[in-house]
Amino acid sequence: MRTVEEHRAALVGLVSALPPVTVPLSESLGRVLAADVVAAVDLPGFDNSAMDGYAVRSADVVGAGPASPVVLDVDGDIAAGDTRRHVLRRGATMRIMTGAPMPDGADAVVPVEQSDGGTDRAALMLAAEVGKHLRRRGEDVRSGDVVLRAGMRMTPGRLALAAASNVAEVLVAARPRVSVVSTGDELVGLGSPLDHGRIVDSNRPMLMALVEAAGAELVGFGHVGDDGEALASLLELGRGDPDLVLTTGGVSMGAYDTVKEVLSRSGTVEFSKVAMRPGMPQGAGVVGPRRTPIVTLPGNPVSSFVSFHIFVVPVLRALAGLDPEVALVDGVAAQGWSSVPGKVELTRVVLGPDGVRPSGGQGSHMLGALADATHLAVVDAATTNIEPGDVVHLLPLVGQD
Ligand SMILES: Nc1nc2c(c(=O)[nH]1)N[C@H]1C(S)=C(S)[C@@H](COP(=O)(O)OP(=O)(O)OC[C@H]3O[C@@H](n4cnc5c(N)ncnc54)[C@H](O)[C@@H]3O)O[C@H]1N2
Ligand code: MOO
Repeated sequence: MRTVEEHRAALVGLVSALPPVTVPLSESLGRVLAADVVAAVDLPGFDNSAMDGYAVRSADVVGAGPASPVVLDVDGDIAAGDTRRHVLRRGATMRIMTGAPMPDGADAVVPVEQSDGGTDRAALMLAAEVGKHLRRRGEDVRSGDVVLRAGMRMTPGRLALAAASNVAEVLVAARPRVSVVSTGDELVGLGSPLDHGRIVDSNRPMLMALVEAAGAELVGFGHVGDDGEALASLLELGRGDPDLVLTTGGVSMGAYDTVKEVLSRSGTVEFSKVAMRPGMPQGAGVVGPRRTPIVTLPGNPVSSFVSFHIFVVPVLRALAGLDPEVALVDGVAAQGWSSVPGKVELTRVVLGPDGVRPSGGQGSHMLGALADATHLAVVDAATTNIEPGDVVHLLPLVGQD
C-alpha cells in the first residue's frame, strides 16, 4: 500500500508546469499572479487636496479662528482634473476641491466648513498648519514599488491597487484545462426520475464545481456506463484537449469496475491502494495519443471529494507552476473523535469559534456532513484518538478558503 505522500508525488510527477499568461487586469480576478506587480506611478500622483475648501499658504492663516478670521482674496477655482499649473500668490487663496492638484506655494487646505464660503474674498477660520488636509505625492505608493507579490490570488482590493498603479496587464499562472468523466450504469442525470437502484450522478457536478473553484478551466465532461468500449473511446478522444482528465468510479474490486479494467490494459495507468480513509483505491497515469495525464478517483462521493483535495489540487497547482503543497492550518479540537490506525484519516470538520468538531456522519457515502464542513482534518496514520484540546492540522476545503 502506498502512502499519501508517495501517491501525491507520483501524480505531481505526471505533469509539467504550463507557461504563465498575460491577461488584462479586468480579467485577472481570482487568478494567481505569476510575477510581482510593480507600480508604474506614484500614489497619489501629485500633491492634492483631501477636502473641498481653500488652498492656502499656512503662513497666511496663522492665528485664524472663529473669533479671528483671516480674510484673503480668492484667486480662482481648482477642480479635480484641472491640469493647469497654478501658483498661489502670497496673501491670497484659491478654492480647491477634493482630489484637485495643489497650486505651487500652497501647503495646507482650510475646509469650506471653516470659512464663510466666499468666492471673491473669503474669511478663513482655521489656522491650518503645513500639510493640513493635504495628500502628498507618493505617500501611499512609490513608482517602482512592488505592490503585489507573485503567488498572490487577485482579489477586488488587489485589483484596485494594480489599477490605481496604472498596471493594465498582469502575468498570471495558467488555468489548467480539465475534463471530468463519471462512470457507472447506476447513474442518472440530475433532475431525471429515479428508478429503484438508480442514483443521481452527483460526483460529476461536484468535480466540475471543484475544478472551477480550484481555479482550473473545465473543458469537457461526460458520463459513460460500465461499457468498456464506450469508456475507452471517450478517453481516447481527450475532448477539448485537456491538460488533465479526471474520472470517478470503477476503480476498486467489483466485477463491473470498468475504469480499472480498461485502463489497466492500456499499460499506462497504474492502480494502487493508498493508506488513507476515505479514498483508498486510486489510479493515475497517462491516456490517449497525447499522453494526457489522468487521475481516476474512487466512486464513493466522499472518497472522490477528499481525493480531489489530497491529490488533484496538488496536480492542478503543479500544472499552474505553483508549489503543489497547500499549507495546513492548525486548529484545536473542541471534542474528541477516533481515527483508523495505519491510515491517514481525512475527517470532515467544522472550524467554529470554540474549535474543531467533526461535521456529521463520516461514511464515504455520506454527503450530509458537507453542508457545514469547512476543512478536512488530516489525522496521521499513527494517531487513533483525537482528544479535546489536541492541536489538529486542517486543510481548507476548496472554494471555502
Ligand atoms: N471488495 C471490495 N470492495 C470495495 C473496496 C475494496 O477494497 N474491496 N473498496 C471500497 C472502497 S474503499 C471504495 S472508495 C469504493 C470505490 O469504488 P469504485 O471507485 O469502484 O466506485 P464504484 O464502485 O463505481 O462506486 C462506489 C459507490 O459510489 C457511488 N458512485 C459512483 N459514482 C458516482 C457518482 N458519479 N455520483 C454519485 N455516486 C456515485 C456508487 O453508486 C457506489 O455506491 O469501493 C469499495 N468497495
Ligand atoms: O476508501 Mo473508500 O474511499 O473508504 O470509501
